[in-house]
Amino acid sequence: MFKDQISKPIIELRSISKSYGKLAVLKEVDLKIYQREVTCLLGHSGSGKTTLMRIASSLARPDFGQVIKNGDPRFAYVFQSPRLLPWQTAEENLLFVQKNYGLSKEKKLRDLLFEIADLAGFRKAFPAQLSGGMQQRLELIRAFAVKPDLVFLDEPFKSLDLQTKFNLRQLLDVIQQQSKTTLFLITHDPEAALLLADRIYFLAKEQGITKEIVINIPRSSRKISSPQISTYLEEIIDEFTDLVDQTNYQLDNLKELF
Ligand SMILES: Nc1ncnc2c1ncn2[C@@H]1O[C@H](COP(=O)(O)OP(=O)(O)OP(=O)(O)O)[C@@H](O)[C@H]1O
Repeated sequence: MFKDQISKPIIELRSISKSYGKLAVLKEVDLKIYQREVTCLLGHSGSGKTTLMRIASSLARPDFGQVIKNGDPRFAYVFQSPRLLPWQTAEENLLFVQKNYGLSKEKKLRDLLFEIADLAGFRKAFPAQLSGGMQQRLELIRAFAVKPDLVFLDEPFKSLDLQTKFNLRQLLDVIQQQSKTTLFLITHDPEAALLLADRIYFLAKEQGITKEIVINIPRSSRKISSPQISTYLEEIIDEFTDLVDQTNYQLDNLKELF
């Protein structure tokens, strides 16, 4: 594909397998994260998405398989609940991570990030003085404050109300469009994946990647109601439905018990 030719993988996972004791979670998973792309990972609960992300980002090791990195990329993380330092102000939280990379003099970057996230008036506030949505926005800009090559986001929109989710998704979109930072996003939300992703992978427990969708529509002109996006949405729903079908026998057992 043309896109694949101009962009090269920043991370490539080859035949990754991982078990926890007797529980085989990942089985021969192949996946590529391309530079400057937004890659989304979808899959049912317990399919091993977080495990795969931890392996891709070197937080965990696979039992078998290879993780091939292009150079020495700088990683940043965004988790579903903010992991801010409660005893530091919003600005100190950014400074803290910047210091690790000798970036504490990057005030202009901090100014811009606070501005974009609509948090300019809260730089001196402590996390407990911010709402949940504001904390999540702070967590997001903290990841970008270190000028990362790749940001791993593990369900950053989970447990957020609709408006907050929408704002956060837009914020992520704006920062990524401007910085062209590579993103790897785990989400349960097909709508978020369709509006943000260049590439979507489906992970099924013990089956590896069962589907890969490349979305060749510019992000700025995507609308969830447009016919092209609806077609992709149908593909996603079909994939999820297949996964649910596999559990039907359990439902039959349940019926017998009632
Ligand atoms: N450290 C661990 N020790 C033992 N089992 C684990 C560990 N981490 C994950 N598991 C198990 O591995 C399986 C996959 O977990 P993982 O969190 O990777 O899935 P997931 O797709 O991210 O799930 P969800 O969407 O529900 O967050 C689960 O059955 C989980 O209980």
